[in-house]
Amino acid sequence: MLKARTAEGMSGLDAIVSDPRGAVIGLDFDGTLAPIVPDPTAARVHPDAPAALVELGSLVGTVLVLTGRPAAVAVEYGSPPGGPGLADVPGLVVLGQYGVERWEAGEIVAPPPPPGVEHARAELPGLLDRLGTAGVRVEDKGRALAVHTRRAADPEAALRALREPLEELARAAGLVVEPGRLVLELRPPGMDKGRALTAFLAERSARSVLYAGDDLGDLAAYDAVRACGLPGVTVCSGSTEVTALAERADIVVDGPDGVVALLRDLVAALRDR
Ligand SMILES: O=P(O)(O)OC[C@H]1O[C@H](O[C@H]2O[C@H](CO)[C@@H](O)[C@H](O)[C@H]2O)[C@H](O)[C@@H](O)[C@@H]1O
Repeated sequence: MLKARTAEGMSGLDAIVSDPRGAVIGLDFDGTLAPIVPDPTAARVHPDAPAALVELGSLVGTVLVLTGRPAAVAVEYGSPPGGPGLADVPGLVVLGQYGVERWEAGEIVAPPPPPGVEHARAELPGLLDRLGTAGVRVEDKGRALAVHTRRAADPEAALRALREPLEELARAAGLVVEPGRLVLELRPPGMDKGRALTAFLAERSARSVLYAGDDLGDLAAYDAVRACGLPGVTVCSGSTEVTALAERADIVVDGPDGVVALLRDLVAALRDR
């Protein structure tokens, strides 16, 4: 059953259900649509998420995936063999790399990577060697570099040890550090999920919004939901790793399983109206 624990969340849900064509349903990928796994290249969409999103996409204004992943990677990891996959969701838009890249109808629009990424890419292996960070892995995303500690012997300690040196490297390269679930990403400044969502809501002349996320980078999107002046619902895909979202969200569900259940409840409510 569709229910929020706040009055703002309830009025957001009411607005979505009474006028679904005006709604933007925004979802983060890792930790929200895809369960967290130790190897970032092994992440795949929850097996039941695409089918729920295909249905939802035919009922609401737009389904939006807003992710730190490159947009093409989110579509690939969201498309299991035999389908359906994210690419089958009617009207889907994927904003990747925190909103810098856009995938729509199979086409990608993306500016060239900023020059600082090349500098950081060259410096990073030496820096990690000097710090002796066994088990730390770098994910090269083209326009950003994600330094993952999940597979280190002590992931939290590795994250703490890396923070300052990576901040220094980011400063020297004209980049910023984006912290996340056992990851520190060196990425270009000037864009975040809040700015991306705000611009997208304006572009679509949205009349309501729901945004679901699990990680620190999603807090900016929560801010955007509240600042946009539309009826809006924030959903936390809950985990023990990050608690900051659960403290603020209108709805807290249990990880990607809970997100899929919520999407199904939303589809059912829209079909019943
Ligand atoms: O905005 P998102 O879709 O949530 O992407 C954020 C980052 O997620 C990925 O890392 C996280 O998921 C991995 C796979 O489950 C996990 O191993 C890692 O510990 C998590 O931090 C991804 O690898 C990054 O590129 C994304 O920016």
